[in-house]
Amino acid sequence: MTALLSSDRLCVHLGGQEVLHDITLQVQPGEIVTILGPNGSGKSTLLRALLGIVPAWRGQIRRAPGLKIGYVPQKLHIDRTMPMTARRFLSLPTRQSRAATDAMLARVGVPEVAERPMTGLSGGQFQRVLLARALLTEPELLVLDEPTQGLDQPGEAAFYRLIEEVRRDTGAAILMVSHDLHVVMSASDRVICLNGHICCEGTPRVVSNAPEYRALFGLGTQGALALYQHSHDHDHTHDHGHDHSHDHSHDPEHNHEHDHA
Ligand SMILES: Nc1ncnc2c1ncn2[C@@H]1O[C@H](COP(=O)(O)OP(=O)(O)OP(=O)(O)O)[C@@H](O)[C@H]1O
Repeated sequence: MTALLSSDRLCVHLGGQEVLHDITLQVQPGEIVTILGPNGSGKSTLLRALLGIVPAWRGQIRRAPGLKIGYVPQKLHIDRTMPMTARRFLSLPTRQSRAATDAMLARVGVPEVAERPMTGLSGGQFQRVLLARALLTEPELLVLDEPTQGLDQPGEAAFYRLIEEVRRDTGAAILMVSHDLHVVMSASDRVICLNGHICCEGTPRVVSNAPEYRALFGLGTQGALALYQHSHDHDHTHDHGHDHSHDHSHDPEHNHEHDHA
């Protein structure tokens, strides 16, 4: 399978420091990949480098030709002096029809906010509107930087369920960043544990048992992870069709163990 997005030995320097070292990864069509790591481990920088916002110091990044990416950044500043409704926000920068914005707000579960000012939305509503805006571009790859920031745990769980629905309905791959250890595991096919370099990667089960991961996050997380661990005894649809066969050619459980923690 051809990767939508990949990096090969990517290094990034910021402010004279090496922030990312030798990052080699791939995102395959229809995959949900989560980058997990402590504060300052380079998660946002990695997304920004993969998107071409931050330059690579060394190494290569490849995107599939014509790849459509929907990006939800970690922070989005809304000018409080310029009230803007959710509908208007969804029409920036590309104008959208009323029908399209209504349908998308309903799709992400907040049909009631169309005429409300963005500055008056709750954290969960705001995140869903950001997701709606990214989805309006019909991305093949959705890139989310800490999409559940500020949400309570039920809100987080609901958001990740929505992400799984988006993948199921559109076939989009999802690359997201989190420093949460809990709910995010349940929604991911693959987790990449980052601390300036890739410490370990694999299915949530593999990563949560990896010594590199445990060294970063401590042993006490295991109970919480077990609670939320996603059952992978079923198949996901990884393409736009309805064939539920799961291509495990990229399954890191079989071929992606890293040993340079
Ligand atoms: N523009 C910049 N100039 C210099 N250093 C930077 C710049 N942006 C980020 N850094 C540094 O790069 C490192 C990684 O930052 P990054 O924001 O990617 O981490 P993160 O894992 O996303 O953190 P968090 O979980 O806190 O959001 C940090 O040490 C940060 O201080």
